[in-house]
Amino acid sequence: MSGSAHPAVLELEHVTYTYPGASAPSLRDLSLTVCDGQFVVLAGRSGGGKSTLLRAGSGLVPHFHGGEISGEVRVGGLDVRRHGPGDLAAVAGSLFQDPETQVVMGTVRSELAFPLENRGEPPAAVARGVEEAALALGVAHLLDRPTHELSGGELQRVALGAALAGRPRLVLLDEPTSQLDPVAGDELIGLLRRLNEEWGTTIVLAEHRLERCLAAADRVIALVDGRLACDGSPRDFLAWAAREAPALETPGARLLSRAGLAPPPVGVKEARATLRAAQALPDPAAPPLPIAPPPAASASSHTVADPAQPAAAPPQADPARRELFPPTREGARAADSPPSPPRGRLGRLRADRAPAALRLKRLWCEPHDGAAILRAVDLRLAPGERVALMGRNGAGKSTLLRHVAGLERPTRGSVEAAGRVALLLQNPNDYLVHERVGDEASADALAAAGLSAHADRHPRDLSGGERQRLALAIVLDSPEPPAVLCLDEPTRGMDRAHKADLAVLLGRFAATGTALLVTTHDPEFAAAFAARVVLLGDGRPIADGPAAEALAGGWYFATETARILGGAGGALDPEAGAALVRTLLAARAPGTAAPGTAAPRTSTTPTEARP
Ligand SMILES: Nc1ncnc2c1ncn2[C@@H]1O[C@H](COP(=O)(O)OP(=O)(O)OP(=O)(O)O)[C@@H](O)[C@H]1O
Ligand SMILES: Nc1ncnc2c1ncn2[C@@H]1O[C@H](COP(=O)(O)OP(=O)(O)OP(=O)(O)O)[C@@H](O)[C@H]1O
Repeated sequence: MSGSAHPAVLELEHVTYTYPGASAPSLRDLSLTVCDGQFVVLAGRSGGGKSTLLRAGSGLVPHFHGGEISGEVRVGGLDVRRHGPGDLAAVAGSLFQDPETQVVMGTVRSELAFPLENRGEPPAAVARGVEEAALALGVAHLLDRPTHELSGGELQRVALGAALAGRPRLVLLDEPTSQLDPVAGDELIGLLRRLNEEWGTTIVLAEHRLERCLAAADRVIALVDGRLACDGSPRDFLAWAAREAPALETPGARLLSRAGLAPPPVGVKEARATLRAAQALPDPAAPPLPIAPPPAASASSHTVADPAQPAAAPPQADPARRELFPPTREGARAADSPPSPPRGRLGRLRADRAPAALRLKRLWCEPHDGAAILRAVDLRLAPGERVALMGRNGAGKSTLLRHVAGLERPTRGSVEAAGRVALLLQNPNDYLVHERVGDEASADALAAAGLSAHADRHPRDLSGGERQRLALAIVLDSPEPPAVLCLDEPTRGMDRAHKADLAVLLGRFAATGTALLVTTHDPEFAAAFAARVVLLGDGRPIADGPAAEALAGGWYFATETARILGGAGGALDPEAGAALVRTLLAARAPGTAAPGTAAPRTSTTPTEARP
C-alpha cells in the first residue's frame, strides 16, 4: 500500500524497538510507509504495538520512553533519532490514550492556544486557531472552563482540539473515541474524514471499535505481537481477517477477537437492513425469560465505604472468591451464566419490594460557581441488578458514581447503600501504587483480568488496555463482593475479547448479589452485561428501562446498534453478539414497540424546582 504518488509523511524501515527492561520487543522488524493524504486505521488486539507505533511517530519513542531502537523512523523526512517530540510536533499532532496526562494547561482556551503560541504564531492567528479548533470539536462553550473540571469525554475532545489547532500535516490518534458518546464519536470520525478530504491531512488512528471508523479508512494496518500482520484496503483487511483470524484462535473460537478484529464495515443503510432482517427472524436459541426473585440483600447497614481506601491485603482464597475468580479464563467461560433478573411487570414488582442495594433520593450536586450537575436524581438498584448508566458526554455520569461511592457529598438529597461500595474511576492510573503488577492485586484477580503473565512488570509499563484491566483487578479484589460495584467506563482501551470476559465476570458478581452500576458509551458492551439501562441527560435520568428497549429503540442508540449488528455475520464476539441479538429480539416482545421507533420509557423522576 505504499506505492502512492504522494510524498511519504511517516516511514519506518526495519524498526525493532524494546522498552527499557522489557524482555521482548514491542515492534519487530516493522517497515511501512504512510503517504500524505492517507486515512490509516491501526488494528490489532490489546498489547499488539499500536500505541508504540504512534509513540514512535511522535518521537516519544525513543526520546521519552528510552529503550533500544534499531532501523529508521522518519516523520516528514525528519529522522526521529535526531529530532525529538518538539521538532516533530511541527509535522505531527498527537492524541494519546490518557488525555488526563496530555492536557497540561489550566483552562481550555490556554490548552488550545498552547501549540500555536509554542510555534510563535502572532496573537491574532492564535485567537483564530483557538476559535476554529473549539468550533470543530464542539468545545466552544467550554473555552473558559478549568480543565480539571472537565468530564472524560470533554477532556478527550479538548486534547484532540489542541492536537489539531496547529493544522499538522499528520495526525496520530490513539483511540480518540474511547470516551465519547455515540453521537460525539460519529462526529469526530466525520471531522477527521473532512480534514483528510478537504485539507489532505494524513490520519493514523488506532482503534478497537472498528465498526465506527473502518468505513472512513482507505488503509488498515494490523499489528500482531509487534509485527505487521496485514496492510491493505479495508476490504483486503477483512478478507485477511476472515482467513487468518480463525487460525489464530484456540478451539471454541472467539473468531476474530483474538486479533482484535471487528465485523465488516458496512454503511448504516446496509446495517439497518441487517438489523431488520435479524428482527424478522424468530430466535430459536433465545432462552425463555425466567421470572425469579432477586437474591436477598446481604447487609443492611446504611454506609458508604470510602473507595479511596486501598484494598486490604491480598485475600485468601475462599469459596465466594473462587466463585468470582475461577482458576482459569477457560474455567471462567465454562461457569454457569448468571441467573437472569426478573423480567416484565411481575419481575419489577418483586424487585421493588425487595430491599434495595442502593437508593438515591432526590440527589442534587450543585457546584458553587456553575449550573447543577445532578438534579433531584431518584434511583433504586436491587441486589444483583445489572445497570448500564449511559448518556452524552458531560451528562453527569461520573459525578453520580462519585456520589454513590461517597467521594462527593450531595448538596441535597441522600445516598443509601446496603453495604460496601466499590468504585473504579475513569483513570486507571489513579489505582497504581506499587512497583510491580503482582503487588497490586491477588493472583486470582490478576488471572481473572488476564494479567498473570505480566506479574513482574511495572504497572506504568503496561499498554492502555492492560492498565485498565489491572485497575479493574485491583477494584474487584477483596475478600467479600461489594454490595454495589460502580465502574466508570471500564472497557476503555479494551479489545473485544477482554470486553466479553469482563461481561462474564460482572455477571458472576451480580449472581452473588452485587448491584452493578456501570457507565459506558459502548452499546455492545451494555447489551452484553446489562439488564437495565438508565439514560442520564442534563443531570437526571431521562429514560430508565430494560436494556432491550433502550438499546434497540430511540435515536440515541439505533444507528450505533444497527452498525454493530450489521457486521454480525459471524464476526462479532459470539457471546456479545448473542446477547445483542437476544436483546434486540426481546425488544419485540408483545407490549413493546418495534426497535427504531420505541420511545425509551421515561423514568418517574420529575425536575425539582430550583430555589
Ligand atoms: N512504557 C512501556 N514500558 C514497557 N513495555 C511497554 C510500555 N508500553 C507498552 N509496553 C508493552 O509493549 C507492548 C505493546 O504495547 P502497546 O501499548 O503498543 O499496545 P497496543 O496495541 O496499543 O495496546 P492497547 O490496545 O492495549 O493500547 C505490550 O506488551 C505492552 O505491555
Ligand atoms: N467542579 C465543577 N464545576 C462545574 N462543572 C463541573 C465541575 N465538575 C464537573 N463539572 C461538569 O459537570 C458535567 C458532568 O461531568 P461528568 O464527569 O459527571 O460527566 P459524564 O457524564 O461522566 O461525562 P463523560 O461521558 O464525558 O465522562 C460536565 O459538563 C463537567 O464539565
